[in-house]
Amino acid sequence: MSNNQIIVPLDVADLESAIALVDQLPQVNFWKVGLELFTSSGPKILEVLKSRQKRIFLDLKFHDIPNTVAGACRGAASYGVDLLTIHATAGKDALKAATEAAQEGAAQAGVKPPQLIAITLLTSISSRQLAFDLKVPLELPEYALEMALMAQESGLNGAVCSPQEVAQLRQTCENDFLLVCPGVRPSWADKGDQKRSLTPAQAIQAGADYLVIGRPITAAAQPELAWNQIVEELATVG
Ligand SMILES: O=C(O)c1cc(=O)[nH]c(=O)n1[C@@H]1O[C@H](COP(=O)(O)O)[C@@H](O)[C@H]1O
Repeated sequence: MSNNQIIVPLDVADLESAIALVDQLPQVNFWKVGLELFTSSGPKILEVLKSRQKRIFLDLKFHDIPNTVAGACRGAASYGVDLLTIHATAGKDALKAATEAAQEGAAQAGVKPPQLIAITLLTSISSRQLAFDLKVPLELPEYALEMALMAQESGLNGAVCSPQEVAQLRQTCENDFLLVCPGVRPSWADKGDQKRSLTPAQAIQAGADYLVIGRPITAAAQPELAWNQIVEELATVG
């Protein structure tokens, strides 16, 4: 387990707050830029992170028709980011179009292509909500697995799943399929809106390649201390 497997989201409202967080936690090497920050501040933060040699997960969770997601992925890939997200529920045609467009966008910009990963089912959704609100007739683990398999068949590099499904996805999708787990909560942290969590050590043991851990670190009274506690917990995992 390496500290580089922990991705911390910059879920803040503006560029200044994002830079302050990056400055406060110099030990973090992999940052996530998501909808809140990108919508308010655009791509400037990506330049800031690159100038500090940080890795970047651009989590814009695209979900649209094939032509539109392709255009968005072409643009996003031109920034030279490491990871990029799309919802698996956009469907096979959109996933394939997105994969090709991400490669094209990166090639045109002369940067390394991002690893395109699919959201299987948001970690804020419970089994009950999947059945009763979203009207999906499959059991939740089976549904998440089906979404991951569709992403793999469509040529994506990996999937985002909750730690509770990662062991099954790892077993079925094998080792070269990247598995990224948000919804990770140390035993001492609040779950908040996350419904399917496990601890950092449990998630890594179950087969996650990367953990996305936000508020337990960023909303802690002492973020550096919270980071250190998580790193110590993970050091116990072989
Ligand atoms: O794609 C993601 O990163 C993501 C997918 C998902 O299913 N659930 C999920 O929580 N996330 C993101 O992971 C982060 C979790 O943050 P915390 O709940 O604060 O640890 C947020 O930035 C979410 O946008």
